[in-house]
Amino acid sequence: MRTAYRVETVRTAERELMARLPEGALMQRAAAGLAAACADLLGRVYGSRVVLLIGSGDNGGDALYAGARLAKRGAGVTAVLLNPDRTHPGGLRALRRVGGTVVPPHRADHALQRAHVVVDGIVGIGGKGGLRPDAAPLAELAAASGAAVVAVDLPSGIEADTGEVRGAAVRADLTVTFGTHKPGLLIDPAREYAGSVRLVDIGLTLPADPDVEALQHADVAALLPHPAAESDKYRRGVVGIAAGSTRYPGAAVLAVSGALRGGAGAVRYVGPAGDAVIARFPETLVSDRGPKHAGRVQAWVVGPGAGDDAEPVAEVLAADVPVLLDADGLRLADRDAVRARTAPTLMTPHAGEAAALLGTSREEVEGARLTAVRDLARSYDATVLLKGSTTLVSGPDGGTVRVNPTGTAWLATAGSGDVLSGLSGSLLAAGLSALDAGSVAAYLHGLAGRYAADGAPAGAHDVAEAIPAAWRDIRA
Ligand SMILES: NC(=O)C1=CN([C@@H]2O[C@H](COP(=O)(O)OP(=O)(O)OC[C@H]3O[C@@H](n4cnc5c(N)ncnc54)[C@H](O)[C@@H]3O)[C@@H](O)[C@H]2O)[C@@H](O)CC1
Ligand SMILES: [K+]
Repeated sequence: MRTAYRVETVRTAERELMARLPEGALMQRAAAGLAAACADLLGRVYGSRVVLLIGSGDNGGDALYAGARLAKRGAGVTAVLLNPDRTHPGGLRALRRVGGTVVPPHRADHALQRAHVVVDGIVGIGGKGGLRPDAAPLAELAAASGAAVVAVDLPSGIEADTGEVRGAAVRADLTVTFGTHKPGLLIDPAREYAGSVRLVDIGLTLPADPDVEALQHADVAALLPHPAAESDKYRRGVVGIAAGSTRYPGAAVLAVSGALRGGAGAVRYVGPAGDAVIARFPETLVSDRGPKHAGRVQAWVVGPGAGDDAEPVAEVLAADVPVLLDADGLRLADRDAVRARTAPTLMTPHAGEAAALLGTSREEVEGARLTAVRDLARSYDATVLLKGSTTLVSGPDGGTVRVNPTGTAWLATAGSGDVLSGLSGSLLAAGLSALDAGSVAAYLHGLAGRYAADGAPAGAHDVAEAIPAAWRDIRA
């Protein structure tokens, strides 16, 4: 599991640790890790040129001490001081002692153009809002320089706790972060500014529940349903799919295609697209009567391509089994009916659908994904999976939010969400909690999307067909 903690928690853990260590020890650990990462990037330190962008806090201190370590190994190191009077004094002394030079911001351009590596120590977890006007031009010069940009702790200008980017920010190729990931390093749009992320252990003791976590292969492997010897289809779970319409029969087919690969023992389809479903997947149990009249079902998926009929949505919400609401199902679901449910509800909107439910704009949701997913989960007292560049899954209780690490831009293709809804519903029927079902489905779906695309465009049905390969790889 990859975990991330918000700034307040990091600060508390740092204070506790600092009280037990000699002064400055923590910063030396950070600087040593940072210098090692820069050295790896440079390949050969001796004779290389490094430029440090230095703000007025400890983030700048880390960069200065790391710069001193590189200078000791023969790098030419130049520090650009944004605020010479408020620069970390110990760090500056250390750099000067080993021959590092210092320039003001208006003379940074020349040094930056010749740099191999630029180290962004403008601001770390002490920052708020985008870069200030004096710092923003340095970020632009760093980007234009062609040098590799290494961010200290996080790219300056991003919001560490939320992943929002509210103004100018540094774009890094590598971020060297200390003690723990910060939520912003895992969530778009900020994640894109971080480049690849290297975590340096500085010995922090952190609480058991992170703010954000990302499942890894081993976590998903442990959660995947596994049929026991005595399993029959009911024990493995029957998933009901109420989706598709005469206008959109394909949505039903795709939702069923996802459900068949999600571990449920059987897939029951109800709705007007039964012929299309049976033609493609003869193993489906099909009925054209409403969900109320369907046989035994352990979880329902309602909504993909379903049109304007609110009746199946209301029927499904009245059932005492887990329910997944997607697409039209989200629009047609009565919020009070969702809130009144005792069995789990999983909602799977994309940003546009989430915006409509929250009464805000798509841009606002995309810019503040963590806030949006938490708000929606709280408002519906349900688990919410917010699809998109970084898919997030939040329970209703404000606990740890899962971020999916396997997403790919190739998944932004018509019908891909229908496959995800069927897959998630199947995992719900197999007995996973809403949080696990959503995050395991997103993980498998993302991996399947990568396999299906393999560098070229792929359709949603290709993604569904690649799910078994993703499943096998995770299990391997
Ligand atoms: N506290 C600790 O024990 C450790 C802290 N470390 C480093 O210290 C950092 C935190 O240091 P600080 O608390 O001094 O804070 P920062 O260095 O992150 O930032 C504070 C300074 O940045 C300025 N600033 C704030 N917002 C800004 C903006 N939008 N644009 C430009 N400047 C802005 C402020 O005026 C302030 O002087 C961490 O990110 C990490 O790099 C590491 O050395 C590890 C140990
Ligand atoms: K930084």
